[in-house]
Amino acid sequence: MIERLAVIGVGLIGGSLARALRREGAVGEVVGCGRALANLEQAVELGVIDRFTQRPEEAVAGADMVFVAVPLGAMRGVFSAISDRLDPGAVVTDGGSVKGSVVADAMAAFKGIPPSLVPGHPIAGTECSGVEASFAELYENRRVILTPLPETDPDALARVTAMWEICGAEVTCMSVAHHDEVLAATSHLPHMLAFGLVDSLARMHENDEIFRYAAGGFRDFTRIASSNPVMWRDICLANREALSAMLARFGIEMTDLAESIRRADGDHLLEIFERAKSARDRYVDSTR
Ligand SMILES: NC(=O)C1=CN([C@@H]2O[C@H](COP(=O)(O)OP(=O)(O)OC[C@H]3O[C@@H](n4cnc5c(N)ncnc54)[C@H](O)[C@@H]3O)[C@@H](O)[C@H]2O)C=CC1
Ligand SMILES: O=C(O)C(=O)Cc1ccc(O)cc1
Repeated sequence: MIERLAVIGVGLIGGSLARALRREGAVGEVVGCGRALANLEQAVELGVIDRFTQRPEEAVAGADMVFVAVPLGAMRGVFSAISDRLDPGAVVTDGGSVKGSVVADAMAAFKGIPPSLVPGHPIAGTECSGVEASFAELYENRRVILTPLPETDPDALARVTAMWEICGAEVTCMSVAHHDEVLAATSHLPHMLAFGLVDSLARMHENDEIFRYAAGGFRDFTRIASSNPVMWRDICLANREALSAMLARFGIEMTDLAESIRRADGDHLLEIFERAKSARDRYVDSTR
């Protein structure tokens, strides 16, 4: 049971956590914090938070759990604001999509890694932003990755694990570096492909006429290109090493595919498509 939860960044991710914990009766009071007044007022109206402040240092007063769910570029500023204002028993965790940058931001702001810090990442989301887009079921049967550090207090880790399990999530722990490599492949690369494809088609055909002839496959493939541009700029900058390596590797694969098409190598194309189809079918089966 959390007595007072401070949610810094009451958007899709922070709002959904607050909603899920409230639904389960697992939290006493929820204090929201953000920059956009209208979003915070809406969060109170929707019953996602009890009250709000626009100052992170005020939001964490008396909180036993602090969840930071702002874009990655805003993490360091938030950590700096709260660094000497946390209650002695408070646990701090986050939902940022890249963990190396969050840990570096925390190191800089807290001047070392505080034992109460449990970096985390729910592998769940949508292309929509803001509290309006949040919903209590977001984390049900989804994974949450935690990347505890040698300094992390086991009790803080246990409290964050329990919090996510109450929301219906399955918690896995891994290293910061492994997290950032894996997510570069499974999340950041696909977002780059969707953004890149839509932008390139839109620029090729300026009046958007081409999109009229798009089928379901185009819509499925490009849903994530509607995601928040600021959030994705921050993810790219925060994970640029792993993502650059992934993009370079993927570029080679695309060149190979293009070459096979150019030289009409049907056997090689079939080999690629059959391997891809069976990998995706296995993946979909494993998520049923
Ligand atoms: N959208 C998604 O599907 C997922 C996002 N994430 C991560 O979760 C974090 C939050 O993302 P969303 O909830 O989607 O974004 P969002 O845009 O819905 O919410 C972010 C909130 O943070 C507030 N904010 C921005 N700068 C701030 C600052 N300096 N101080 C206080 N509040 C500030 C904004 O006003 C906004 O309400 C990001 O770090 C993102 O990488 C993680 C998993 C999935
Ligand atoms: O909209 C989708 O399908 C996503 O993939 C959402 C998402 C975005 C960022 C993350 O770090 C995790 C999940």
